[in-house]
Amino acid sequence: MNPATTLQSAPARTAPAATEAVLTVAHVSKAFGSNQVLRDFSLSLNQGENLVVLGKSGSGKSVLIKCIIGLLPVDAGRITVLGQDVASLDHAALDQLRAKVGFLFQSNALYDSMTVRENLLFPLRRHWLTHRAGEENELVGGALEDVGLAHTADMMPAELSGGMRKRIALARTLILRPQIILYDEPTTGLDPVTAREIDQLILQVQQKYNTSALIISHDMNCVRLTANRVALLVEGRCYAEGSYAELEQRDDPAIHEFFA
Ligand SMILES: Nc1ncnc2c1ncn2[C@@H]1O[C@H](COP(=O)(O)OP(=O)(O)OP(=O)(O)O)[C@@H](O)[C@H]1O
Repeated sequence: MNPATTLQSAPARTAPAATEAVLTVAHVSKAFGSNQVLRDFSLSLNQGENLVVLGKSGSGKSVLIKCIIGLLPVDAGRITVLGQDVASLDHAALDQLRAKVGFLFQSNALYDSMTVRENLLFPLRRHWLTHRAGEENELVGGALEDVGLAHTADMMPAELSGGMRKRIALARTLILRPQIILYDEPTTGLDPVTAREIDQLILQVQQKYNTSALIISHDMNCVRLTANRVALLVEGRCYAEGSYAELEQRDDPAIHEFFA
């Protein structure tokens, strides 16, 4: 089933009007021993926008995401998510913040021994968001409808294709109604047709829920189709930022090689 048939009208690629930052990374540095991965890296994600961070393999994109969600401490600089300084949060506060920030893992991280329904209920229970059975069914049904897979609630992950697993993982993120979604290489490992369906879904989620998204990708079709803005991570720094079209036209060879 094509998700484009379930949520009507694919959104236009126009940048949202609001410019309030929901996430800021200010002058962040992070090293592992002598491997300086992030160097004075700065970036901000605005309300309602899809911002893609583009970087070569090993450039530090995953490290950046881990710093944002507080899984890795930064050496210097400051990360603020929804107005909260991540480094200052204790375990409980970080957990509460993570309920507002959806994270779509590259691996999808579904529990293979649980049905789709149980996978979707897991984050609600994990964050102590208890509901009556009827409400739970409604939430699961709604999240599955959002991703075009309403019929899969009783299926096991092993029965699903790679694209379907990705969409179920997104539904599990959506069930908490996150204000920000972090997508880690959402189209990696998918065939081109399925990858474009996931791109459409990312756009549809942005339009329907007005979520802000930080998307890590090196799939240039995904970047072109989903990004309102693109930031290039080169040698640990935010080397350049702009729309896909703006960056594509730059003469700078360090930028051009991404678009070649
Ligand atoms: N926990 C860690 N301990 C030591 N080094 C690490 C750790 N995590 C990441 N690194 C190093 O940080 C650098 C950046 O890794 P990262 O996984 O962020 O790259 P990436 O841009 O996400 O790459 P890819 O696109 O291939 O996934 C690499 O040199 C990696 O070896």
